[in-house]
Amino acid sequence: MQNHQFPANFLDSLSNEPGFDRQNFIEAHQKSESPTSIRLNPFKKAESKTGEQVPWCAEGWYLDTRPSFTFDPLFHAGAYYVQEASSMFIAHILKYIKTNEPVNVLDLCAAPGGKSTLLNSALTPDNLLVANEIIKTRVPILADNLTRWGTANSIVTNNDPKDFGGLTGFFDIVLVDAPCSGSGMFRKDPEAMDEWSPANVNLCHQRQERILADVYPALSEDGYLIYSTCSYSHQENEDVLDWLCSTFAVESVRIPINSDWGIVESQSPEKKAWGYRFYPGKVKGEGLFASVLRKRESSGNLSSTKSNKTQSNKSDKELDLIKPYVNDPSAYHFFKVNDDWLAINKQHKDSLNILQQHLYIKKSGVRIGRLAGRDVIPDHELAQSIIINKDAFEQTELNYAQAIEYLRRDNLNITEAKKGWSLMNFEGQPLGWAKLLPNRVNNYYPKELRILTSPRPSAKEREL
Ligand SMILES: C[S@@+](CC[C@H](N)C(=O)[O-])C[C@H]1O[C@@H](n2cnc3c(N)ncnc32)[C@H](O)[C@@H]1O
Repeated sequence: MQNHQFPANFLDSLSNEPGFDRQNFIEAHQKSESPTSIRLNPFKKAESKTGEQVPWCAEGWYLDTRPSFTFDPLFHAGAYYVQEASSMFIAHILKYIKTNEPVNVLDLCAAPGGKSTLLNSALTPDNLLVANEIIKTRVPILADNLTRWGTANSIVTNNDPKDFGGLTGFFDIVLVDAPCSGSGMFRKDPEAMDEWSPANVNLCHQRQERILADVYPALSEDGYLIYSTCSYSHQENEDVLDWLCSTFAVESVRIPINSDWGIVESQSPEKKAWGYRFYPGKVKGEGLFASVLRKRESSGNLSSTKSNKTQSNKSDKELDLIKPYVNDPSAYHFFKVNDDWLAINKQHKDSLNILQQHLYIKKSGVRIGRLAGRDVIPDHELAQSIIINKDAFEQTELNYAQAIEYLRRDNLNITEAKKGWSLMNFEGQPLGWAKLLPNRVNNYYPKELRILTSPRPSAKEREL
């Protein structure tokens, strides 16, 4: 925070916020750094961690130092996601609202995908996750992060919240991690202070209500709405809860918390709806507000036309070539988008058809690859997925230096007797594909994902 000061009126505007301790808050911003934390991918299990666990999330861990994640191949393999600890509270909420019944889950404001990968971690394949992002340029990072996570039960869309209005009652859990004035990120990203003003808080409040009103019809009766922001301002938090409770038939859900965690439980002034406030200095994490409401009114019926598309015999023959690349192919619905074959957990076939009628789908399930004659050209998504049948391919284990070369999309000096498509693995985790030819190796790591920067020289190297 060195060159930044809190914006005028900011601290005063928080003086009546539940649990706000001005001195403690100032000190946390001036004297302590944002802790670094990661959340492990339960489907990849590449890392086992010891050290300090994030108290409200079994897969969340604090790191003692901030390594260069760009130069960790396991980061690119999707073994973990770098996420600030307070945000992981959504995992704790899910423990109280998710039953064994399969659910459709919507993450409405999803990019870059921190909470989508978190939601996905808690969902077995019979649950569907739709991760939506309104801003087109932010969709690729969301899709890439879900590709790294590797599951076949998620769909990425690029829509305005109002486009979900027609999906009446489709979702059992809707997370609105709303765009906000961002004060909760001031310690981590002091530049955010330059954007803050009471007028912007007001604008955010209006936009938050609009987003919630737009998506509300898509929530099922008895479904759960999780509302979160990274703002401390009551206009964006408790006031929004009061507005929701007075506009719709919803009831507030209280989430048990451990008093040692330092989370402040608040209640909205009018409707007494529960909220959970995170202040740096009180918790080991950044600013967050989270709350849960349950819908207690009917949502009406979803109307949709069933698509009767059947695959031709030609496609059946292609499928016979594609299926061996996936473990347990009977668990998946295979379908084609242009020339590419994709697979989604088969429980979601009808949902996919319905969603296609309402939304712009940017990614669904796992892209397996395309056929060139009788050969398959495997897709990067398949390499990073947890559904791949690795035995169907050659596998090349890379050492650290080779893994970085591969991720830079450099020429690889690998002398291998094996030929053909090979998974390029680091510590057993696939990073992507290469094609082994008699006298060279073609690097198929996606160009747009390659590492562009150089590692920072170590202290020792700087001295030389
Ligand atoms: C707080 S961020 C989401 C962070 C994300 N949930 C995560 O955990 O990685 C809010 C997101 O809402 C999106 N957004 C901005 N305006 C919006 C609007 N009017 N409707 C819906 N989403 C919007 C932003 O592009 C941004 O990606």
